[in-house]
Amino acid sequence: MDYENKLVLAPMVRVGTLPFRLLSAEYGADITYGEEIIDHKFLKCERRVNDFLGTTDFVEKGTGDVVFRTCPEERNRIVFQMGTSDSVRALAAAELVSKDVAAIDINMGCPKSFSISGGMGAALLSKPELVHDILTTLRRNLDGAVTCKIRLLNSSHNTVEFARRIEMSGVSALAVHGRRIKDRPRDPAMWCEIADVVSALSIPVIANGDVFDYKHFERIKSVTGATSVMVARGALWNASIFRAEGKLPWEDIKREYVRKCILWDNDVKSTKQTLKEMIMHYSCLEFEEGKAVTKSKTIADLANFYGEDGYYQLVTKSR
Ligand SMILES: Cc1cc2nc3c(=O)[nH]c(=O)nc-3n(C[C@H](O)[C@H](O)[C@H](O)COP(=O)(O)O)c2cc1C
Repeated sequence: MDYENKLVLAPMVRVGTLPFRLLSAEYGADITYGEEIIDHKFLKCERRVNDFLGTTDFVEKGTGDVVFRTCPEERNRIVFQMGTSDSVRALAAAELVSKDVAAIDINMGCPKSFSISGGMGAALLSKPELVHDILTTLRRNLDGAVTCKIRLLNSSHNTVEFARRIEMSGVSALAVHGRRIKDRPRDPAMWCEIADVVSALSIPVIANGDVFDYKHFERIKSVTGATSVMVARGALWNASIFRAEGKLPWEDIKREYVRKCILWDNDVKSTKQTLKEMIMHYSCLEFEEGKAVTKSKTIADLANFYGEDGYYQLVTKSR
């Protein structure tokens, strides 16, 4: 996979499922990350070809839940992001999916307590030997690209040292979220500390943090020197951020998202969560739309609320 000069959809739990990834790609995202999936959970899944939808599904044995769904259209740009704290488990999980995706990424930035307490996410920032073990194990045993996504460490010097060690493990690219573990999303991303990493490494660096408009892509590239840019909230709030011609109205994007969720039979919990995140940004969950989304139990309920009954009937009858 080529990581030079790319616009990248960031990994986002509950948001980054197939419909949102396809939507972002339609508007211009070159690389689209899936939501983080924990290795333990993925190892309970089996790969199934879904002929009705034309997708490849990874289904949890026992519950029947679709944990990861992809399709051939996104094969060359989809990055499967994993949460792990162990190289053997990481490899076993990656081997299940590696033929269906363009790259495997390890999350080393999640500051949530469930990640840290499991030794995953940002806990890996203080375990360079383990990080080296995980990344070299994946690199040696997989054909596709292996990457990781980090946060800033407690000083720029330490981030650069850590990033250098990651580079030595042979990864294809490194995404750097310009915040420290203790920072909140409202704290400004420190682009200048991403710049320090870019100047110390030879592999492509993907700069991440506080890109909310198309013109910010060029701005963060010129401040950091990074070749590629990753965007999370800016895309969640309006996936057409990737359009060079400018954003489309949010209401239109939301409707298109709902239609794609119908088409790809997206999990209702993820669909609701993504819609709620959008609504919270533009409005309030206490208003009519927020309440209707909250009380929806199925994709059919959401289709009904958004006036997409006809489309829902058309799609489901043809399956
Ligand atoms: C709803 C949401 C879910 C996220 N889930 C993940 C995730 O699964 N894996 C990950 O590495 N980062 C995750 N992040 C962090 C983003 O990928 C990104 O690093 C962070 O939001 C900073 O980018 P931004 O300023 O463009 O939002 C998530 C962020 C948001 C807003």
